[in-house]
Amino acid sequence: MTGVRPPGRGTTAVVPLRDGVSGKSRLAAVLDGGSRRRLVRVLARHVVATLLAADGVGRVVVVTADPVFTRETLAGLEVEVLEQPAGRPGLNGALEHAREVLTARGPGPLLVAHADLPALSPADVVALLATDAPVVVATDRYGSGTNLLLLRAGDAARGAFRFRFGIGSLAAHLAEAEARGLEAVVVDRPGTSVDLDTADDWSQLPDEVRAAVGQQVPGLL
Ligand SMILES: Nc1nc2c(ncn2[C@@H]2O[C@H](COP(=O)(O)OP(=O)(O)OP(=O)(O)O)[C@@H](O)[C@H]2O)c(=O)[nH]1
Ligand SMILES: C=C(OP(=O)(O)O)C(=O)O
Repeated sequence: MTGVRPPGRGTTAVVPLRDGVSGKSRLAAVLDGGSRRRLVRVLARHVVATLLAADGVGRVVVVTADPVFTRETLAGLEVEVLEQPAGRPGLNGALEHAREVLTARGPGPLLVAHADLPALSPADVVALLATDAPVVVATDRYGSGTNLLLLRAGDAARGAFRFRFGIGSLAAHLAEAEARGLEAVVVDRPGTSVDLDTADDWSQLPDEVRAAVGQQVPGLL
C-alpha cells in the first residue's frame, strides 16, 4: 500500500482481518450481508486509525486472507497489508505468519489488536504500551477473551509464545506466558474491552460510539 511508514522505532501493531464476506457472522440475525461488510470496514478503519494516532506505535501491519478487500477497506491509511497463506488458516495462523515475517525483518515489540474494537482510543493504546511487562493482555468484557496482546519479550521468547486466540484465550495466554517464564499483566479498560460481535456488545457501547458507528452502518441505529 502506498504511504507505508518505514520500519523504525516503536511497537509494530498487527491487526488480523478476515475476508470481506464471512466476518461478523454473529450479527447475521440483525444485519444483512452488505451492512455486516460495511461494519467490518468501519471498525477496521477505526482501529487502524487509532493505532496510527497512538504515540509509541511505529507501524501498522494488517494480516488478511483477502488483500483486495483489505486494501480497499483501508485506502488512505498508512498500513502494510500482509497476505495470509492458505497453509496458515484461522486467526492464530494469520498471526503466526505475520510474526514470522516481521521477526525476519528485525527485533521489536508486537502489539496484536483485533479489528473490531469500536471504543478503542489512542490513550488506551498508550496505556497498554506503558505497562511494564513482557506480556500484556487486554481482555474482553467477560474477562475471558483477548482483544489486544502485547509481546515485548525478547525475540526468542516472543517467537516461541503460541497465539491461542479463541474461546478462553485470556487464561490460555496467561498459561502460555507462565509456561515460558514470562510475567504477564492483564489490562481491562472500557476502550479495550468491547469487541463488537453481538447485539448485546452493541448495547454496551457508550452513546457517542454508537452514534459514530451507527451513522455509517445502516440497520445499527
Ligand atoms: N486474518 C484473519 N483474521 C481473522 C480470522 N478470523 C478472525 N479474524 C480477525 O480476528 C479478529 C477477531 O475476530 P472474531 O471476533 O473472532 O471474528 P469476526 O469475524 O469479527 O466475527 P464472527 O464471525 O462473529 O466470529 C477480527 O479482527 C477478525 O477480522 C482469520 O481467519 N484470518
Ligand atoms: C478471538 C477471540 O474472541 P472473539 O472471537 O470474541 O473476538 C478471543 O477472545 O481470543
